[in-house]
Amino acid sequence: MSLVRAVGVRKRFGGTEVLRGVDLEVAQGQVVCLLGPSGAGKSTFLRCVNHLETIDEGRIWVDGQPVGFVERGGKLHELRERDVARQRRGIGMVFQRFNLFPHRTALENVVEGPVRVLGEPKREAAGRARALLERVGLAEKADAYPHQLSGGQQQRVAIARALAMRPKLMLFDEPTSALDPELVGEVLEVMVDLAREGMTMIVVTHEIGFARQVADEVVFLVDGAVVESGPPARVLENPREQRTRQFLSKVL
Ligand SMILES: Nc1ncnc2c1ncn2[C@@H]1O[C@H](COP(=O)(O)OP(=O)(O)OP(=O)(O)O)[C@@H](O)[C@H]1O
Repeated sequence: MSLVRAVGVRKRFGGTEVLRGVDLEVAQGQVVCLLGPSGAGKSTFLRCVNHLETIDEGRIWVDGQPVGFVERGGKLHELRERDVARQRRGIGMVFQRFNLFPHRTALENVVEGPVRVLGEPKREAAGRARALLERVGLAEKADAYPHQLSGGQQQRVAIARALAMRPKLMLFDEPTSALDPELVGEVLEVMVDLAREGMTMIVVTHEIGFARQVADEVVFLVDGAVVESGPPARVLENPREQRTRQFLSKVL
């Protein structure tokens, strides 16, 4: 079953159309890597899936629910803010810049969502948060503040924080682009583990090696449209489209 299905997604900013009819499908447990040149619309697409942008045309469903809408009596009604928050809860997002709360420790960053949003008892949430920090290799850093952590460690806290909300879908928007090269591997390792555990993921990345190793499908977005998609072994080794070949020749 598809966990994410996008059909004919169009998005304009002012007079410029940055998504021009994007179709995309992600099955439960699959990893899809979204590749393409700067300005292609990759972040915008992720933001549309996660309610951070509204789309002008087309539709996105996550877990059978139309994003931003509720189906009642065979008709779609726009969601109220409260219900948007509920729909978003099932989606974890990790950004290029880790976006941690600067005055809270790693543990407090991870505990915050489950306590405040999910209403979990503090003690239970703290126990789970410690386990999640351990899972991303940061058990020793629970009491450190973001400024005391490296970029790679901060990003791993951000991943733990997203996982604490028990998401059924994880969106990654260039999670390693802001990191020093020697810290990229430790974040990718956590993402590889997540993929192996069966997490459904859409990953915007320029890490072709990650896409080759982990993706079930690679989708190339150029100028707001999908130009080519398929299994990494085929698309990365033997691209059919000239625009895909051009892009790959620059990043490989
Ligand atoms: N809030 C906004 N207002 C106006 N234009 C925007 C906005 N957000 C994005 N854009 C424009 O939409 C286009 C697509 O941007 P987007 O960030 O989605 O591309 P991208 O493929 O993720 O690029 P990159 O790899 O550089 O992050 C760009 O031309 C960008 O300038």
